[in-house]
Amino acid sequence: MVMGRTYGYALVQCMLPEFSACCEELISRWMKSIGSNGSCELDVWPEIQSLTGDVISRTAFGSSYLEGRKIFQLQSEQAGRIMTNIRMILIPGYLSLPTTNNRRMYQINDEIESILRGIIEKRIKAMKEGQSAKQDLLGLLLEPNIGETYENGQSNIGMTIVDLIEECKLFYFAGMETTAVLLTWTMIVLSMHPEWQDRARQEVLGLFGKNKPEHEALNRLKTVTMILYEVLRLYPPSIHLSRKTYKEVKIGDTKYPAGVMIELAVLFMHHDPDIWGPDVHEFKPERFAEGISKASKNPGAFLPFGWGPRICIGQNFALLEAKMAICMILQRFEFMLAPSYSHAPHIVVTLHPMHGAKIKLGLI
Ligand code: HEM
Repeated sequence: MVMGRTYGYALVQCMLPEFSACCEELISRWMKSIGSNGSCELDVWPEIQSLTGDVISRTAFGSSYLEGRKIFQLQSEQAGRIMTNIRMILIPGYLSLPTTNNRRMYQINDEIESILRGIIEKRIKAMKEGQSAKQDLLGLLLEPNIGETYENGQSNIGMTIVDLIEECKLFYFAGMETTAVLLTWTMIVLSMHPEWQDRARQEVLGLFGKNKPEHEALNRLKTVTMILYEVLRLYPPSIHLSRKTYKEVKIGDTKYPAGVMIELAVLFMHHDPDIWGPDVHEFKPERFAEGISKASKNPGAFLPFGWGPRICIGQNFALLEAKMAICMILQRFEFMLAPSYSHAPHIVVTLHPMHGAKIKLGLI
């Protein structure tokens, strides 16, 4: 990845104004939904998906929310269709069959690529006409290449338009769903545990009052950070990690030849009583009071962002975005589960709430 292994703090800090602008839009939408009785009921799952999609659009591609919105709608549909096909895709050649689902999947892919191509080409043109590179993902990807020719879709230093499209697709997919999942489960869990909601709100109001959260103070949030870690433990957005052996390896007593796909079941590890203790299924943010390494018997057992050379490059970005959003929500609203809420985590590539997240919001 061009910019190094993770989005560094300095870069993420530059993106803070974008995070808070997107959160303000969400808050003002919710404020408008509040009725004369001072409360309203809404499904926060699609709302939060829009928020995180908006954040990715603005910070990663500098495009407007509307330009990017179509991409994440299409990617959500694609995720559902991948799940429909999940067993069949193991049959060699299955994806080439002209089934209705396969045809729609190819169509979605083409649509996403064409939107991204439009955004990229518009930016290349603007940069060639002398506009300075923006400090967003696309600007960072394009900057080293822009002096080179893109006329055949290829720059001298090797990044083609197709490479750029693939990077952008990955960022939309990796950055939007996962963070939406984290924020949605956080709202659900804090609705189930009002005592933790109160503790988090006290911390937030103590640090920021009703003012916009600042970067330095966001890094000092202790209770909110413990809550986010505990939500990531109980409801990891990516429930497993995949690796392929490139040479023979021995894990435990078993030898695996080269070319074997290995799945690490993160969800099971996060719910293993031998690692976390007999209260493993309970929501107890205090287990993270002294940091991740002291939270369990095995410091390597907490893997929401993966591990090793392929670890999530967006983890700083995601945690800061989640902190900003949850702080701004806590500053304005108290919330509880709506009577129609039904708890059913299920997998659509990431760990979704199957029936959404119906929540009753009240002004504080
Ligand atoms: C709560 C939010 C997030 C979670 C739980 C999450 C989780 C993960 C996981 C488990 C991986 C695979 C790591 C491995 O195989 O070891 C990954 C990879 C990745 N993530 Fe995230 N992610 C989140 C947010 C983001 C955001 C906001 C971005 C971008 C801004 C992002 C960009 C990426 C990219 C590009 C990769 C691929 C890295 C590679 O293969 O080298 N992620 N993420």
